[in-house]
Amino acid sequence: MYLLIVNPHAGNGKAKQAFERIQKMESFHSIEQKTLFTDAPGEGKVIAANYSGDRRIKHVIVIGGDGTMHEVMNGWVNQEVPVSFIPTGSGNDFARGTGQNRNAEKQWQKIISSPDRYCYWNGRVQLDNSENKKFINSIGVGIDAITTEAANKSRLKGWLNRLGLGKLIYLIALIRVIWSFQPMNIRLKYDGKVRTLQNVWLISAANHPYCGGGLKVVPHAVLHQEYLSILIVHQISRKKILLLFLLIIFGLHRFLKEVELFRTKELVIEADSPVRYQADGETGRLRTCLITKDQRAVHII
Ligand SMILES: Nc1ncnc2c1ncn2[C@@H]1O[C@H](COP(=O)(O)OP(=O)(O)OP(=O)(O)O)[C@@H](O)[C@H]1O
Repeated sequence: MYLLIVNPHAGNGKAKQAFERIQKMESFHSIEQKTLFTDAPGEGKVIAANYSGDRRIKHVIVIGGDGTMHEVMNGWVNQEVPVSFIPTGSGNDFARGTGQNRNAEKQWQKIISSPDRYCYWNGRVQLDNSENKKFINSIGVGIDAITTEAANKSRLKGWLNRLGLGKLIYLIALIRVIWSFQPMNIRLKYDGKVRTLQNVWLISAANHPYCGGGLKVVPHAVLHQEYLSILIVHQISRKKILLLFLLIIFGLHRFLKEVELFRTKELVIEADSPVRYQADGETGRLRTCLITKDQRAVHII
């Protein structure tokens, strides 16, 4: 049996519309399925956790945005069962990063008819409160987390989403927070090295290059079982950070001397005081964390 988890709210209603179109397809009626709708933030994880032990389920299909996929990946524990995705959110970075079809009907058809399965290795972060989370796209510490938090709280977000200008909210939020952001002092441990960095604006660890709705923020990132791709921005002036975000649009930020790119199997971040992070857009605070790849692959189509 297929378990369909649909976030009707994702993509400002796009997910709901896509599900309604899929429901009208002949192939929808040819399979055994159970469809559940998330009715609040966090529900995707709860549903996935509740159904993980159900042996009748042979395949999970998520219809929603990256936030919904993030929640389901964090709730679903049965690694034998594929977790497929019909990207109908506003950003759809996971679909870009994994090369999935962004046409809902085509993606549906592929999922239910193709025998192919691909392995995907999520990232994993262990926080200082011993909470353990998976991330499908990336985790960021610093200015991107503060921007995400400000964008999520903004009342403008709903308005802009309704006008189809949802991505603008991140630019507006960035311009708002950039003047008050306090760069961080961070200790990094990786590959047997310990580095103390001052004036750090951003540390991002990614499974693939895309973030923020199609921007190649971590341009050197590759899908890999063991390696995370890391981007660090430090020792940069407040004015130049605006230039950096402009250059990200064209993929040219990698040439700034304040941008460091490397790959590693695990990264420890230690901050002097609690700092904000975002994992696939879900925000929180941490003082220390260990970031790795999840060694158990998830099968996707
Ligand atoms: N019924 C609901 N009402 C309101 N929010 C919901 C509901 N169901 C889930 N959510 C929340 O909606 C949020 C946004 O969903 P999601 O990230 O999937 O879509 P999106 O933001 O449009 O897409 P993307 O992340 O790709 O930009 C998630 O954080 C999820 O917790």
